[in-house]
Amino acid sequence: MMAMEPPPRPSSALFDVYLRLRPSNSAHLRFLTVEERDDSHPTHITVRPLVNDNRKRAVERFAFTQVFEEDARQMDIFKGTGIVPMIEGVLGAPGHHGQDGLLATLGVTGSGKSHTILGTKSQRGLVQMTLDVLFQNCEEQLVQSFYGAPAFSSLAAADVSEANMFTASSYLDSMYGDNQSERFPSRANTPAPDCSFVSQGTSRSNKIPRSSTLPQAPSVADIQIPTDPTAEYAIVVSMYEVYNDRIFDLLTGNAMKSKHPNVKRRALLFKSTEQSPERKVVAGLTKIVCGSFEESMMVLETGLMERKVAGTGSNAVSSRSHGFFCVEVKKRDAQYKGSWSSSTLSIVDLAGSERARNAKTAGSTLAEAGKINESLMYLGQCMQMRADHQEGSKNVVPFRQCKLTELLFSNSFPSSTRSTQHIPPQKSIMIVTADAQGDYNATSQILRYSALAREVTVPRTPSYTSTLPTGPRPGTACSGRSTPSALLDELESSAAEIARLQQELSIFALRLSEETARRKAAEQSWAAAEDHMSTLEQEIRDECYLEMENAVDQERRRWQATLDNEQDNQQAHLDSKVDVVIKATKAQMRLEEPVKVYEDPDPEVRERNEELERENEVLRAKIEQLEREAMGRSASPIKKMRILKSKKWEDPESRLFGLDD
Ligand SMILES: Nc1ncnc2c1ncn2[C@@H]1O[C@H](COP(=O)(O)OP(=O)(O)OP(=O)(O)O)[C@@H](O)[C@H]1O
Repeated sequence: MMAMEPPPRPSSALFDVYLRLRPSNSAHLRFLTVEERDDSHPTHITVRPLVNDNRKRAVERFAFTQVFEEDARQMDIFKGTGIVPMIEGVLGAPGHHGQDGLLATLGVTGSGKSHTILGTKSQRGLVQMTLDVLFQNCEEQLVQSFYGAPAFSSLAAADVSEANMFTASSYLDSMYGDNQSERFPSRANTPAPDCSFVSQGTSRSNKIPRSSTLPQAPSVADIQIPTDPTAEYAIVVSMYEVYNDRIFDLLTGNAMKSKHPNVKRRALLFKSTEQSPERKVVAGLTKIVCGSFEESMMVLETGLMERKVAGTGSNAVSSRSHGFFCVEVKKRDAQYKGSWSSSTLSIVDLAGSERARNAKTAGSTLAEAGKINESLMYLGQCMQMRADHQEGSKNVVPFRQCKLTELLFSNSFPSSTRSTQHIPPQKSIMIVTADAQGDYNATSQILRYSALAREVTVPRTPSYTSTLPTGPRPGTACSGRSTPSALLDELESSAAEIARLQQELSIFALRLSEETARRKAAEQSWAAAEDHMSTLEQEIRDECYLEMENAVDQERRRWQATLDNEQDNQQAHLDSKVDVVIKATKAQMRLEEPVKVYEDPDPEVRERNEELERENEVLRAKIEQLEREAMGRSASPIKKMRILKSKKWEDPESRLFGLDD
């Protein structure tokens, strides 16, 4: 095996890559060994396929900037991975802009990414230590910012990302009320009991925790970094997550304020803004200006509450999203004030890659896993290209394939535009976490694309020559076709050829397994896309159905209204006709009265007439009474007619009234 020196990090390389091994609680055999070096820290590891692996895979050797063994503590990682110089870069040299920094953790689910970044109940993570170092060193030079202060207004006005900016005290008061922020006005020195706001699984109704309950170890009091003595600073914290390839603000407080934990969240865009036409930014984020380390801790804890975590078979509390914790350091001349320059340190807790089979995921969680694996596959491609880039190829890093890589890599390259030329490209550190006794396939796949260099060898095959008998074999010499030494030579060259072919074969087998893994990831994302499409189709169908139903309902109501109108018109028409008939009948009856006087002088007839007239009088009185009754019930003329008719049948006398059909 050839010696492989750790590659010096060329200026074109995107990351320094560190490997952190976690103490394993698995009973499996270790498949990874760290190569010890006498002179300095270990930089190489060897990954051997498991003994019971029947696929005869090659042994792989990987190089990293540095390898941290299982006993490495949080402080070893903080001091050993170049985070401190990165913070120094973000603060900027006197009179110069700061340099953006990116620190990300990558690894299989459960390998210790969140442990490294966010710590535990008793140990701080890299985020907390970074914030502590920043505040500890800049506290004297922090600008006073409260609502109405000119500094706060100028900070808000200088922000190029259309952010909603708050001071920490007003933000925390709006989240927890009762001037809770006054509970942490200064740096706390109280030793911490073993609990954390986040890890306690605090319910949404909980009050803000005391800062003394958060872990205080390891202390960073001994870490001194130089600041620009001519500058004043402001430290602005924001947090977001990339979930299913969409960006969500983690400081909106929706999860804290809403009674419904599944409240619908609005995705943010990564775009150019009016004030930042050349550099894309996450637009519309909530940004909090923090005046002390304790305030920044409370903001961090508030954001972590909102981060989506879902239990899977692989890890009880697994990060199902890529979490971004951003600390912006704003800087301006302390004497002449002037404009604020800004540089950002982003600390990223990437979601873990996992195999659906291992994680026992299903339904939406499987779709999440598909999205996570897809984004990590694109990240792998970018890192692979980076490695090729290093080797002199002109490959362009394809970082625009998904939100995650766009957010990670957009600021990694020197800008070509004049206005942003003075901004140096970001410095990036990747910490790969691994369990040497965990999932061999998933871990070796991540190591393959994240390592700075890789070398493939096959286990040494036993030499055929060493097992060959030295004397002539019976029958061989007598064959006359070949001498024993010629046969030996032939055998040796065949053995060498076999060894070469075996080596090639295992390299091909390795490539095949890589391709198979890629194909599986692609298939998974394809399946997730199909799932998404069928959900979309169902949603569209439901929408169309609802729209159609509404349209039909509207049409039915319109038609009913027309019909009612028509019936009313007909009724009115009939009513008016009946009125005319009644009036005509009454007039007729009134006309008939005088005729009776002169009609028949015959006494018998006269008597009869008089009798009839009396009867008529009685009937008219009855009719009038009935009409009054009918009017009293406000009946329509048609109803009046019906009443009259029914009266007629009840009272035989009414038959004399001339309204028979
Ligand atoms: N270096 C370590 N020392 C001690 N415990 C560790 C270490 N790394 C991880 N662990 C423990 O292993 C468990 C899983 O770790 P962690 O949650 O950090 O994994 P992860 O990679 O972030 O997983 P996921 O991607 O699913 O979120 C936790 O209980 C954590 O405390």
